[in-house]
Amino acid sequence: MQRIGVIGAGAWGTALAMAARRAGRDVVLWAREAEVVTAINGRHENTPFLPGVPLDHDIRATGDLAEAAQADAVLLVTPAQHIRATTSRLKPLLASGTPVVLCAKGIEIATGSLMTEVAAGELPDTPVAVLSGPTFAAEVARGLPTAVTLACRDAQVSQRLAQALGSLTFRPYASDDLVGAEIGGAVKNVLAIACGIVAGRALGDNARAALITRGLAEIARLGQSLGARPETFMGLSGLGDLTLTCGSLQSRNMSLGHALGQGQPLATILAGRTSVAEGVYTAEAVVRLAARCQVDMPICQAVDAILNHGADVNATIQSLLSRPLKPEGA
Ligand SMILES: NC(=O)c1ccc[n+]([C@@H]2O[C@H](COP(=O)([O-])OP(=O)(O)OC[C@H]3O[C@@H](n4cnc5c(N)ncnc54)[C@H](O)[C@@H]3O)[C@@H](O)[C@H]2O)c1
Ligand SMILES: O=P(O)(O)OC[C@H](O)CO
Repeated sequence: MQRIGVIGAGAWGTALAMAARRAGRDVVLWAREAEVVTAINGRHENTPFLPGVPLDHDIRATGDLAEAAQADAVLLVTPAQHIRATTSRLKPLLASGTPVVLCAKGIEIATGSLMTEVAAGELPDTPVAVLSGPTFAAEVARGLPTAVTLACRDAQVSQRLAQALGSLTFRPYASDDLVGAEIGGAVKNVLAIACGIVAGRALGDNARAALITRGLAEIARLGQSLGARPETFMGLSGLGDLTLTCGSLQSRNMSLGHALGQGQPLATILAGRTSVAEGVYTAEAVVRLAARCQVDMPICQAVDAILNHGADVNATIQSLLSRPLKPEGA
């Protein structure tokens, strides 16, 4: 797998392009915006989405999806709510058997589909993998040590992808639990908003640690109801990503929650941002999925109530604190 096509030149697609270059691959990066193509090819920086990070001069940005699709493997890195449209455009351009790595972290609101379900619908004969884990894009782009879960049903494809992307500072750990990897990556964004709210209300690190712990139980309950393995949630795409995202205002989701906790209206927060906070869209999808799976996810339900139903932050926190106590594992 020498040629890697990266579809989506936001912070994460740009960072993965850098990781693939460090692994010695030839990289073509598709950007939706002409100004991103110009900035990357001309100034070797993705100024709109990853400013201040010098990029490898051999990364070729393009606005031509067909050019990026002519690869030995494709990394799909557009935001979750746009994955279906992007895969639909990609379908006629992909050579048969080209593996597609799903790198978005979210659940499709319109259908409640996981990213692998969207890919199965749009690219039925394509081998897919899920890449997820504790990965702030700026740190990956700068070559700081990072480890990820690379989940794929086909062990050979998984090994080839790990060899294609792995380097001293980017370590893909193989898994075959795609659902577990996806649920961890998607739900942690909702929980990060909750942790941001707790931090914004200055409720303390004890409260945030309790929220992370009870949130991990929610992730595991939902994931196992969908067939995921419990041990996946103790791995990089579960505990690893949850603790990263719930512990740093580098997280767009945590920083959005922090602003909510400080009393800023959601519309005001979103208006001031160009980057995506996937938890804003995933919260509703998680609550719907949990209802279908008959899984109790009070923290995610609380975030959805605040984001989408006008619930008061203080009243919601009080309501969570008033819930009956359960045994530790429940
Ligand atoms: N940024 C990170 O640190 C990071 C790390 C791991 C995973 N991810 C995930 O990667 C995915 C992409 O996020 P990001 O951080 O790279 O994005 P970003 O916030 O850096 O940029 C937003 C991206 O959304 C794209 N976009 C906006 N409207 C669109 C539309 N209508 N159709 C198609 N694309 C559209 C833009 O072109 C841009 O590429 C998300 O699911 C995110 O959770 C992000
Ligand atoms: O900035 P966030 O909250 O989207 O988090 C980025 C990555 O998903 C962290 O693993």
